[in-house]
Amino acid sequence: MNPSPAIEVRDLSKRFGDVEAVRGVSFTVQEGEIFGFLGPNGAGKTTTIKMLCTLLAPTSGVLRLAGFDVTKSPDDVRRAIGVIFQDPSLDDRLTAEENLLLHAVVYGVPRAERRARLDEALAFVDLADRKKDLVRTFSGGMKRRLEIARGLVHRPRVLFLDEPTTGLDPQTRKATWEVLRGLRDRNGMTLFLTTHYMDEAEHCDRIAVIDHGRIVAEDSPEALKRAVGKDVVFVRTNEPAALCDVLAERYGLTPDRTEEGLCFRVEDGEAFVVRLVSEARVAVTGIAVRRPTLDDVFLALTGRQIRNGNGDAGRDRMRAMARRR
Ligand SMILES: Nc1ncnc2c1ncn2[C@@H]1O[C@H](COP(=O)(O)OP(=O)(O)OP(=O)(O)O)[C@@H](O)[C@H]1O
Repeated sequence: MNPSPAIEVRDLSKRFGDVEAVRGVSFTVQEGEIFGFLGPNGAGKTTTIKMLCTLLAPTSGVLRLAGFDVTKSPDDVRRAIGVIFQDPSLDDRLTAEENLLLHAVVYGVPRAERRARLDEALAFVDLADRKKDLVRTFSGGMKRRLEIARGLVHRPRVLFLDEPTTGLDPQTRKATWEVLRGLRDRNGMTLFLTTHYMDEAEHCDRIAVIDHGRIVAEDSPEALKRAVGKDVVFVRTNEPAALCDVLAERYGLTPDRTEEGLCFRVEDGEAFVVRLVSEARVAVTGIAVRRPTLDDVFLALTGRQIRNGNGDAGRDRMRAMARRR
């Protein structure tokens, strides 16, 4: 039994001159959790991760990783963590096996164990049969899997992943997630990751949202969505001005005009639209109701869409949903 949490952060702050990048952040990640760290650009995610990984000294606060104090025992912390950053750092003039071997040597994996560790890590990401191939012959997805394998060679207890699936096609993203879930389910590894894909954030056991250097929410995806509460309703009509008046006067709602029609949020959207259609003397040509998504949670908490690209993806999903309905 190891009673210490995988990550413990208390009142963590980081200042760069006048910029307060991280302002009194606290959270705990338990062993074996997949923890998502989300926030808009410039929110303080990278700064926090760098402090957790011993790459940046905190201005103040307490940071414990696998039971070790990050500032007092950085070497123990480095041995306990694996880090997979966004920028590819494989040497593509070497083979898959050579890349991993280099890492094993740097991390002091005993010589007698190296071969077995390499084979285990490569098998885990399904690259065992490519171990003798040069990395430059690998696809983007294979390189990403190899980076994950490399992060596993020294058997870290906590793996940090900065946007592990950015730039990968949907199929490869799915395969990468299967590998990540396998690490948690089979090895009990703790994963701490950032992502800009809200559908992927759904895979996390818990999520912390950081904005302007502060944690603004921390809970499971389900609980966060419940907290946003209201359903999102889209109503199409050929008389939008008249319907706007009805919604405002009768129900106290201020709808937004969107490409999908008038949009507003209400509790129990389905019951509401039944009432609306029977009560409003305005012809309604289409209706869509959807439960809050993590995109809505993010928007409600930070006032921003997580990233423009993702906002478009969210809108596309909504359009598809509206079309289906
Ligand atoms: N070395 C530095 N010197 C000065 N300011 C910095 C430095 N590093 C980060 N900052 C500032 O700290 C704030 C937080 O930056 P950080 O990189 O942690 O955000 P982020 O949430 O990771 O953003 P992104 O999603 O864009 O990567 C920003 O205002 C950034 O400009």
